[in-house]
Amino acid sequence: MRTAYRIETVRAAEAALMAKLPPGALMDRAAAGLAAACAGLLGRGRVSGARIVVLAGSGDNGGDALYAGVRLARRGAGVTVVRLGSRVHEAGLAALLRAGGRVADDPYAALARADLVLDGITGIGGHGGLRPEAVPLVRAARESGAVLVAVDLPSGVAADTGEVAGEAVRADATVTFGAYKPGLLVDPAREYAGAVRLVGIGLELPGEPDLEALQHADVAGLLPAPAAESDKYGRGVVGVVAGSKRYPGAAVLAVAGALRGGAGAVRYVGPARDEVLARFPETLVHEGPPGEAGRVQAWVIGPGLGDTPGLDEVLAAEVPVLVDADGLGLLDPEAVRSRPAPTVLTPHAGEAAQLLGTSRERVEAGRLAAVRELAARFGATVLLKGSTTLVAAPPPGPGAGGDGPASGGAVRVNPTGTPWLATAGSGDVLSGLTGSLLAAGLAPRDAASAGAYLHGLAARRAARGAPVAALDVADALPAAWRDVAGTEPGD
Ligand SMILES: NC(=O)C1=CN([C@@H]2O[C@H](COP(=O)(O)OP(=O)(O)OC[C@H]3O[C@@H](n4cnc5c(N)ncnc54)[C@H](OP(=O)(O)O)[C@@H]3O)[C@@H](O)[C@H]2O)[C@@H](O)CC1
Ligand SMILES: Nc1ncnc2c1ncn2[C@@H]1O[C@H](COP(=O)(O)OP(=O)(O)O)[C@@H](O)[C@H]1O
Ligand SMILES: [K+]
Repeated sequence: MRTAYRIETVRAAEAALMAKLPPGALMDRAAAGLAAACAGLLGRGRVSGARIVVLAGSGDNGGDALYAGVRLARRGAGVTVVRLGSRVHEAGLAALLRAGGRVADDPYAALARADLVLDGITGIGGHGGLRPEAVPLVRAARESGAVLVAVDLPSGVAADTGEVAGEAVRADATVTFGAYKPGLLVDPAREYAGAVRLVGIGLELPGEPDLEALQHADVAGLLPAPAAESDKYGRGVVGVVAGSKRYPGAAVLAVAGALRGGAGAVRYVGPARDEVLARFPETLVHEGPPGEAGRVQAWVIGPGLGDTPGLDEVLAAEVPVLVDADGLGLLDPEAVRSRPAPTVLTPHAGEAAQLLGTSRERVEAGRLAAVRELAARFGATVLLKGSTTLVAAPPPGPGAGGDGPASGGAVRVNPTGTPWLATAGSGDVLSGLTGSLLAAGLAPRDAASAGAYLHGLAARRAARGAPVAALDVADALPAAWRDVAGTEPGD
């Protein structure tokens, strides 16, 4: 599990640790890790003679960069400092000058020649985007061809939210200290961070992070596996209400996802029965209303549905329900909040914007805030699709909607996504897959995050650097599952 903590928590852990250590010890640890990472980026034997520019802001972020500069200068690098801001970390600057570094006479000339630039303008103490005086320098650093390394965070991005207001550093790599910050894992800020490396400095952090990203082992622990005595009903039946005369394909894709999600059977309800059976003869089909379809352990409703009725009936069921796509447009928050069983909503940014009464751009710019707000408003687990898919559980409240601890628990960010997934119908596969995991008995937050994880991995496997269609993603799900679960085709 990769975890991220917001500034307030990092600062509290830092204060507790600093009280036990001699002054400067933490900055020293940070600078040592940063210098080692820079040496690695420069390449073996390339530190001596390397031209390094330190962009030093007025706080401790600049201090870290200056002390890393000291270590690199001692190894023979030529280190030049460009001061930004009203102050500079005086002790760090003095140490660098003693180690042979110097202050740039012509910052632009220094940047043009640089092999590596350290962005020590702001870290967790920064507010808003880059200040105007920093913008041309950061652009010159970007255009110089030097490796641009952000110290703790790319300056100009918001650590807690991943928002980017105005200009920010676009780094090749970020070396962050003590803990990942949410902004390093959530877009748009994540895009600015490049490859992120965590340097441990000994912080003791609370058990519950603000954000977490599952990894293979975590997902492997969640996936259902049939026992020797399992039967299809024991493994769970997922009901899929999807498709319409106009969009029969959405039903086929949702069923394709559901068949690969671990439930023992998939029941399809809707007008695309022929299309579904033609492709997946193993599907149980039903043409009447969902309430008469027979027992299911979870429902998926929405993909390609148009205004086909059925939502009220499905929401009244005492089993988990996943609502996607067209189903979301018809949702009443109170009807969801008062459900007797959990609900999972899977909007993309446009649908989330409609549900929140805001614009798509605002949702994209503030994804963490949007997913938390939706989970609280609907008392539902919300999977916000997009370039860094997020899953938030609802805060505890009346009804059975919540499965997370107080405040809904950590938001999960999916690390496996790929832009190749931005193809029509791939969301339908995800909703079927996640619904199937719900039917197999996973808790809503686990079903949604394991679903997103497998879906992203399947897309990567299917794409391997070339365009994919949604059915390719569904077809690659078993291979993704094997990857994660560590099982072999013969198992
Ligand atoms: N936490 C930890 O465990 C450890 C933390 N460590 C390090 O400390 C860093 C935090 O240091 P910090 O608190 O001094 O804040 P920091 O990010 O340097 O910014 C401060 C100053 O920047 C300015 N400023 C603000 N906005 C700005 C803008 N948009 N554009 C330009 N300037 C702007 C503003 O000053 P002003 O110019 O307004 O006077 C503000 O006071 C942290 O990220 C990590 O690197 C490690 O050493 C070890 C362990
Ligand atoms: N830029 C991106 N990077 C990674 N994943 C993306 C990106 N854009 C879209 N996706 C993923 O692609 C899928 C698209 O789903 P959706 O928008 O519902 O499409 P559709 O309705 O056509 O099925 C989602 O899983 C989403 O997370
Ligand atoms: K920085």
